[in-house]
Amino acid sequence: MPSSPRPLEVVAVIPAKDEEARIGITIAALEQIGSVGPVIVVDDGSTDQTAAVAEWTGGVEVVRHNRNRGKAAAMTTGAARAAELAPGVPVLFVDADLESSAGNLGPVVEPVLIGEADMTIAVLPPQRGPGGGFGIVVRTARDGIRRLTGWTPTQPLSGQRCLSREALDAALPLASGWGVEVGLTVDVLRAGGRVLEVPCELHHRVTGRDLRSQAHRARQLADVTRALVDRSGAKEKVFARAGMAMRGARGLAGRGARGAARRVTTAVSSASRRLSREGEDQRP
Ligand SMILES: O=c1ccn([C@@H]2O[C@H](COP(=O)(O)OP(=O)(O)O[C@H]3O[C@H](CO)[C@@H](O)[C@H](O)[C@H]3O)[C@@H](O)[C@H]2O)c(=O)[nH]1
Ligand SMILES: O=C(O)[C@H](O)COP(=O)(O)O
Repeated sequence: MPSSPRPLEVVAVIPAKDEEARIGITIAALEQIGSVGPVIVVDDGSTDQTAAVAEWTGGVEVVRHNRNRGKAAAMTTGAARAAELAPGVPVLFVDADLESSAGNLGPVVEPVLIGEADMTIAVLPPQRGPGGGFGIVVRTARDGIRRLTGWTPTQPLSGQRCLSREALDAALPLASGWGVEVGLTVDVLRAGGRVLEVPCELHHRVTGRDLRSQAHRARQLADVTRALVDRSGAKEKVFARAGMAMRGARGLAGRGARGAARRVTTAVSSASRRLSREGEDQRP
């Protein structure tokens, strides 16, 4: 992966949705890291005072989505603004809910600044509160990344990442929604980037056990699966099978089983259209 002259600092991008209670502390904590330059908060259609609190805290640029578009879209907006503000400079993605622990992100930045890694991923210690997951999303993401790249991440969903601009550009357009981390890892590795996991003393709001939390996990699982499928060539196989089935059905129609064949053809082509629409919807 080509690299430009060594930068001295990174741009921090904070995707934030309804984080009024945490965003101020997270921003203030980032000020403790000397190598963090501009800070961009992307308010992803919050319904609370996230943007106002960020502006009031000061020292940041706030970009707003007027409706909620998901974490990956907020990261994409932040990455685009970072490229305008500080071209060629690495980007540090920081979740808004890290609060004071965001001040510990220095070790995640360092390897990218000294050219030792193209992307670093923070590995978090056991969290203060108990999580309510079953490990399904994490296992799916970890196994999928290993299958596609041969590399096994410890915490495949960790969103605290620093990327050289070249590595970030290699992963654009980002995978959508909660598939963004899996997409970043696979795309950067496939582009020949060096990915490094860095233990880091970070704490965030853990996802609990209630219904809302499990619904969040279901969305994570769907997005992670989609990011993996998009990168595995499986979709192409589905299209190829749909095409084969259509040709088979046309053959049947030629041999007289017209009604049945027409129904099969219609079903297959509408499934194929739906798949292709889904593919287009993912492109930003
Ligand atoms: O529509 C949304 C939802 C969330 N966020 C922000 O994204 C970050 C992460 O969201 P969070 O609710 O904390 O998600 P978790 O499930 O707790 O996050 C874990 O899993 C995610 C991947 O599924 C990673 O992105 C996170 O880094 C990782 O901590 C936070 O800053 C949110 O404010 C948005 O910008 N837009
Ligand atoms: O709580 C978590 O760690 C994430 O939501 C992932 O859930 P999981 O434990 O089901 O993989």
